[in-house]
Amino acid sequence: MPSVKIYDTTLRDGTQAEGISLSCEDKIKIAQRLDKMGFHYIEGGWPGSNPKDADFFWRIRSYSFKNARLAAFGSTRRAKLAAESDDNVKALLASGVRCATIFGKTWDLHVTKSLGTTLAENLAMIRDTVSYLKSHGLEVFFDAEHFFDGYKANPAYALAALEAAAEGGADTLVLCDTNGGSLPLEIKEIVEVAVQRLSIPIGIHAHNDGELAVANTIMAVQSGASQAQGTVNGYGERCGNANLCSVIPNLYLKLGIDTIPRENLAHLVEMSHYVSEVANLSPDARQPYVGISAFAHKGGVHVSALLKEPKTYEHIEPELVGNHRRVLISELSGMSNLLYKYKEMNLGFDRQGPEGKRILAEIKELENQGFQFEGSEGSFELLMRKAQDNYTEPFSLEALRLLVEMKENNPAYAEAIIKIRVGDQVVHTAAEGNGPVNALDHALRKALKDFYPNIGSMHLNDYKVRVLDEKDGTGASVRVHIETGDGQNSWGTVGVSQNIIEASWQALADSIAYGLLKGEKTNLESSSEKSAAGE
Ligand SMILES: CC(=O)SCCNC(=O)CCNC(=O)[C@H](O)C(C)(C)COP(=O)(O)OP(=O)(O)OC[C@H]1O[C@@H](n2cnc3c(N)ncnc32)[C@H](O)[C@@H]1OP(=O)(O)O
Ligand SMILES: CC(=O)C(=O)O
Repeated sequence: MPSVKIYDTTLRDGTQAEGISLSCEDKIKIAQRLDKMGFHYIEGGWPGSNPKDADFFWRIRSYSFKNARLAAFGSTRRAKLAAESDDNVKALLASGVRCATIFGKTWDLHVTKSLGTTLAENLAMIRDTVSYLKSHGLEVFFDAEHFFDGYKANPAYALAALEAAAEGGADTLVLCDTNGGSLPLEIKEIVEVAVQRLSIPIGIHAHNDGELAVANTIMAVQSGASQAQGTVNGYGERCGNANLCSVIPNLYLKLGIDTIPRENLAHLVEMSHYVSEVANLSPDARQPYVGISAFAHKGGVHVSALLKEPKTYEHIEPELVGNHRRVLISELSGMSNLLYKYKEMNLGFDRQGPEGKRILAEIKELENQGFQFEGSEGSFELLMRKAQDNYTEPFSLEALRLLVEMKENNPAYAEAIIKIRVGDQVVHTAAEGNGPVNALDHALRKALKDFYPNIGSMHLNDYKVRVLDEKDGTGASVRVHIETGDGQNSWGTVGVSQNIIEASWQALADSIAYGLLKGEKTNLESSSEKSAAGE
């Protein structure tokens, strides 16, 4: 099987992304995770740039890596300065790594404008810096900055820059689409020229400004590149870098090209989410392969075919990359979406019977009123369960009254008084809160806590209100979405009304009812597991 080395630059180019700043501790955690994943190279940062990156290389010495080689990043020496006198080059050696990646100019425009030096001096800067680092026994990669733009402007000079790095002894020449604007066929043509011209390995480093970084990386590999640089989740300067969470499965699953150990492919989702968590960013739901929506099916036509043969609407089996199939419920659902959900919940369903048609019609009507069941799985499951003969409501509302008081220089105050029925008992209770929904939540929990002691483990994670028809001003219908959690799971519920309190009550009551139902299911499952184990 042909193979490609994966070179990760999340800790360097990834941190050049707007909104990302990793602490030294974060960088160490990510480096360990990437090593576990089997990446070949991890670029830890630019030690000549800042104390944090220098500290990272110092602290990482006490960790050992199973798979990856750590690389330090830097530039070629400054013009008219010997490599050994250049602070940035000295910092590369001081970092203690065995692999250095230096970037150098290959576009004549950059030499004259950015560096303000001569074309000949730039070639000497490249050659000297590589050979100096090689003389210290390092593996040296040359990142040929702006190589594709440079080649388009002045092919002879761009190739001369590669040759200077080769003469210095570079181990791999990495062609960079620094401005990220090249097209796949340009990449193919130019990589092929470099591969033919130079007898040392070629790599690719593509930016995503034309949204083609992954395509360009794959094209470069198909044209002879043997090292693919990129970042986890595509983080990087401006629009980002080639996303390794797409590059790796594309190489493996579409082209049969070996990268990380095959068995680690199934950890791709977990790794992607881990890195976004450490970077304090929400995972991108729509990210190919690893996003939660990557295998989420909504249209009834799709789900119908999928149930017959998953290949009809999935380009790969989701489990190959550690993802899973999801079916969404909405006004675009058909009977097949319901069938899938009933199976998922272990509920019986007669496709030909009247119940499915009635529920489907109800969902479509409720969505027309503004409900959204996608993301509100709690409300949807309750709707399905209520249609079953054996469903018993855990509680029902008999009446509720709210008082809100606002006085100058005092925080707003709210009190909820509710009458709740549980079986044949009626509980009448009151509670305060800092707002009406908070007071309602407290009153409901107070009323239910003696019947359902587990209610204390449920907490509100998020509460969102969306106005559905702005033109009606303060009289518009609103949709309330509540996200509730119990420390292990979280679930969404929804309510819609022209009255924000009523919409909030619907979402809140569903969130508690669904939490109680979930708790009941977990208890049932664990007692059946215990009895199966003979306990
Ligand atoms: C394509 C890439 O993504 S490369 C990586 C880019 N990443 C970063 O820039 C993040 C880290 N950078 C830094 O911390 C700082 O920019 C430093 C420490 C490297 C340099 O800081 P300063 O000395 O204050 O210079 P400043 O940032 O203003 O300008 C960059 C200098 O590097 C020079 N330079 C740029 N590329 C190269 C190169 N390949 N070889 C040598 N010098 C270079 C520029 O000509 C400029 O020099 P000048 O100050 O004489 O004009
Ligand atoms: C080296 C690098 O990050 C680039 O050229 O984009």
